[in-house]
Amino acid sequence: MANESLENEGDAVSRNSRNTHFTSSVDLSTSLDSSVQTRIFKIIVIGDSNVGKTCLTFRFTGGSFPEKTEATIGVDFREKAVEIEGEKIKVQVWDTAGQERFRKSMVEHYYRNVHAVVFVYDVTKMASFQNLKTWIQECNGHRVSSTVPRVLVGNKCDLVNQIQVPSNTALKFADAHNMLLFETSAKDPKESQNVDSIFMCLACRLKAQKSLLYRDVEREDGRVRLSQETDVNKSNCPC
Ligand SMILES: Nc1nc2c(ncn2[C@@H]2O[C@H](COP(=O)(O)OP(=O)(O)OP(=O)(O)O)[C@@H](O)[C@H]2O)c(=O)[nH]1
Repeated sequence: MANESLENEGDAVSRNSRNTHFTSSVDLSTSLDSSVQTRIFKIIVIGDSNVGKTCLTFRFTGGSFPEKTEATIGVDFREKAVEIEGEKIKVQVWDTAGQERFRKSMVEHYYRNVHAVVFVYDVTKMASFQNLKTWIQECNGHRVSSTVPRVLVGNKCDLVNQIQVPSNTALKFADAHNMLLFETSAKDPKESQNVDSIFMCLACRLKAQKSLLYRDVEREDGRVRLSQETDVNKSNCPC
């Protein structure tokens, strides 16, 4: 895992998250091909334990809902190769632990050189929504620039009879924090495209930003070294 000091330039987000269409392909390989210049976007997923962070990242990277999950310890990485406007990009999703005891020593790593942040709450657990303030504080406390794109995800919408967090309450919160809101379900296969949209929307936004072209990938003493070149792309992303 390579972490280099790259700064993002983000801009304000707007609400237009649904009905977006992207082409993508699954690629779980984590190797880097030194002959190919590939941009890598690091996206972290944070929120209370049990809100469904692991399931959402599985749905996006593997296209399925895991039968059984266990509490994440530290961090899990998943990757998906996607194509946006003809450019191949690696979306690297960091699925972080929600339980304090499993995340303590890793927190610095989560936030280091992050390109975008996904905050998740469980629509059937008001406490997980109320705790978002704490997650945002933690994120801000780790010097994550306010220009780094952030989105809010209300998960478990399939549990329609148990919903505790009304959409308009979540929408107000998202607006107040300049985030897009996605309400979805990692479990419901019909929501699969909406889950993809969360990450693809961020990838589109990041593609439109500069300073993220990784090149000259070299392996030195078993470690991957990355350098950076400025690139300004215009994206047609509807977000
Ligand atoms: N009904 C329903 N259950 C879900 C959904 N997403 C996740 N779950 C369930 O919620 C539980 C927790 O899911 P995880 O993805 O492991 O939660 P997490 O946020 O990664 O938890 P930590 O690793 O402890 O931080 C599991 O039993 C999942 O099956 C969903 O969209 N709908």
